[in-house]
Amino acid sequence: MNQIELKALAKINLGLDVLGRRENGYHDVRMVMQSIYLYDEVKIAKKKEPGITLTTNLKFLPTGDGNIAYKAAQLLMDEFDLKEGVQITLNKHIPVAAGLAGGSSNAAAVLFGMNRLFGLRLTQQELMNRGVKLGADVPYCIMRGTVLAEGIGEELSVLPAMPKCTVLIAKPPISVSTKMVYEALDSKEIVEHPDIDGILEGLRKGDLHKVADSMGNVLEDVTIPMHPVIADIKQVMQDCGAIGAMMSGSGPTVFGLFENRASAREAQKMIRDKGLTRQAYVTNIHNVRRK
Ligand SMILES: C[C@](O)(CO)[C@H](O)COP(=O)(O)OP(=O)(O)OC[C@H]1O[C@@H](n2ccc(N)nc2=O)[C@H](O)[C@@H]1O
Ligand SMILES: Nc1ncnc2c1ncn2[C@@H]1O[C@H](COP(=O)(O)OP(=O)(O)OP(=O)(O)O)[C@@H](O)[C@H]1O
Repeated sequence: MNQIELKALAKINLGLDVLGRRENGYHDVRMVMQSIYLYDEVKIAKKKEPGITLTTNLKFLPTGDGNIAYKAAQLLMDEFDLKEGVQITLNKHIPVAAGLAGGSSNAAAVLFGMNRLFGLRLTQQELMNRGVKLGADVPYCIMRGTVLAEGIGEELSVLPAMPKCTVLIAKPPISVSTKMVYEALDSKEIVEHPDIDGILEGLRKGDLHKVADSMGNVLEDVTIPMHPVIADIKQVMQDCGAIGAMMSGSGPTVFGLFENRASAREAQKMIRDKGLTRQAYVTNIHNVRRK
C-alpha cells in the first residue's frame, strides 16, 4: 500500500459540562460527542525522500509543524524511526477554529492512516494514547460515533447511536480561542449544569426529543455574551422548527437538529438572508465508528 485516502469527520457536542479545573489548567469535562457528515479529505502518500510535506487548499493554514496533522505524522515517524517520508494533502471543508474539531480530526486521520500505511499494528487504544498528546479531542476523533467523553475528553465510553436527524451547521465569521474560553470560565460560577444524564437516557430510549430537550453546553455562558450573533443564529433555528439548537464546543458554530430537512433548508436560507453568516451547511448525524 502506497497511499490512503480518509474522511476526517467533524464533531458536535450534544452536551458539554465542566466539572473542575486541574493544576495544569486543563478541565475535567463530561461531554456527549457526535460525528456528523461534514468532513475534510485527508490523503497520505508514502514518498521515497524522508520527511513530511503537507499541502492544503486553505492558504492561511500552517503547512509545517504548526499544523496538527503534521505533528501527528511527526509523532509516529519519530517513535517508529520511519525511513520513508509522507506527503499529506488536506482538502478542508470543516470550518476552522469553529468548535467542530477540524484540526483534531485531521490529526486523528493521520494517526489512523499511518498506522495502516506503515503496518505499525497499534491498537485503537494505543493510537488514542498518542492522540491525546496532540489535543484533548483527538482520541474521540479516532473513535467517532456517539460517545461519552470524560477526563479531559480522552476517557471514552461508547453510547447507543444517536437517532438519525438532519443537522444544520452555522459558523458565524468570528474566531474563538478554546484556551481563552476555558480560562474565562474559571472566573465564572457555573449556575446550571447541563443535563448530561438526560441525554444518556434519551439515547438509551432512542428518543430524539429527550436528547434534544436535555442538550446543554456550559461554555455558551462564556462565548455568547462575547458574540451575541450565536444567540441570533440559535433563535432563527428554533423559529424554523429545530427540535434543539446549541453552540458546539467552545464555539462559535451553532448546530440545529431537525426532523424535517425542508425546515433545516429554510433556516439555512434565513440565516444567510439575515446576514448572520454565509457558512451554513445542511448535513446529517453520521454514526460510523472506527473499531
Ligand atoms: C471544546 C472541546 O472542543 C469540546 O469537545 C474540547 O474540550 C477542546 O478540545 P481541543 O481543542 O482538542 O483541546 P486542546 O487542543 O487539547 O486544548 C486547547 C485548550 O483548551 C483548554 N482545555 C481543553 C480541554 C480540556 N478538557 N480542558 C481545557 O481547559 C486548554 O486551555 C487548552 O490549552
Ligand atoms: N489541520 C488543521 N486544520 C485546521 N486548523 C488547524 C490545523 N492545524 C492547525 N490548525 C490551527 O488550529 C486552530 C484551531 O483549529 P480547529 O479547526 O482545529 O479548531 P476547532 O474546530 O475549534 O477545534 P476543537 O473543537 O477541537 O477546539 C486554528 O487557529 C488553526 O490555525
